[in-house]
Amino acid sequence: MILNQIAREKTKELIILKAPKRSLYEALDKPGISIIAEIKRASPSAGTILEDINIPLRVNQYEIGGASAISVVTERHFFKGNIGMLKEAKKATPLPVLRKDFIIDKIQVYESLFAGADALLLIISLIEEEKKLRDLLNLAYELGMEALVEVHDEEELITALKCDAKIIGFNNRNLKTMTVDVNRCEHLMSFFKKLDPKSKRKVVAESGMKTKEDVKRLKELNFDGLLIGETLMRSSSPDKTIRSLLGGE
Ligand SMILES: O=P(O)(O)OC[C@@H](O)[C@@H](O)c1c[nH]c2ccccc12
Repeated sequence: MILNQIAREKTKELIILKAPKRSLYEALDKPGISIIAEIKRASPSAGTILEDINIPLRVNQYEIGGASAISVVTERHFFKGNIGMLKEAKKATPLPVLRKDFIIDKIQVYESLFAGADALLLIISLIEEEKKLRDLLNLAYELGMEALVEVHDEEELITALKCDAKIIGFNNRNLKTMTVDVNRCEHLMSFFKKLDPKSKRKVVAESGMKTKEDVKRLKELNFDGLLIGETLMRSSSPDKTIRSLLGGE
């Protein structure tokens, strides 16, 4: 009977929704550098990258290659994403799933939870007010999720530390100009080490990483994780690409 089938499907969805969250922090806590592999259809700087994606297959390839977590860009108008992509990714993997969008309101935090996100992105240059960042961060924690707090300059980094962000992303891309400066991460890391020398926080480098030399350099700077999108989306064998970025063949 169709109603029985519907009920079975619903039960599966609810199990995922109500299950304890998978920890991005823990995924970044293991020895060596962790890769957060991203699913991104398009971006304002790159245009369309890959429109037709088999999400379960790609997530699987990311996993086989050795990714520690999955990021899904769900923004609709500029990145051609949608929240359904996140649900699909979550069903296809045991890894933590990060929702990458432009979150400015509490309702989007609930929306992320309902889609199955384990963590969400909070961009300081977008949120601007410290109190608002705190509120969004606290709501995510209350609901059992984690947050990757994205900064791109010293001032934003200070705000992230004041709000006690546990996972901080240094974005090489300036979202106001869309330009990438791969030295930004390096620069912010040296500032961070002075501000918080015995840090338990996890630090992730974001954007513009292409080669294993890039990965090696960031590993030497003590980054816990790297968020890589375009390079993996343009690869027809992302599993091999991840493996080679991590230094294997
Ligand atoms: O595709 P790249 O250059 O590897 O970058 C990935 C990720 O850092 C980038 O997609 C990103 C960083 N911050 C964002 C905020 C919203 C959307 C996307 C992003």
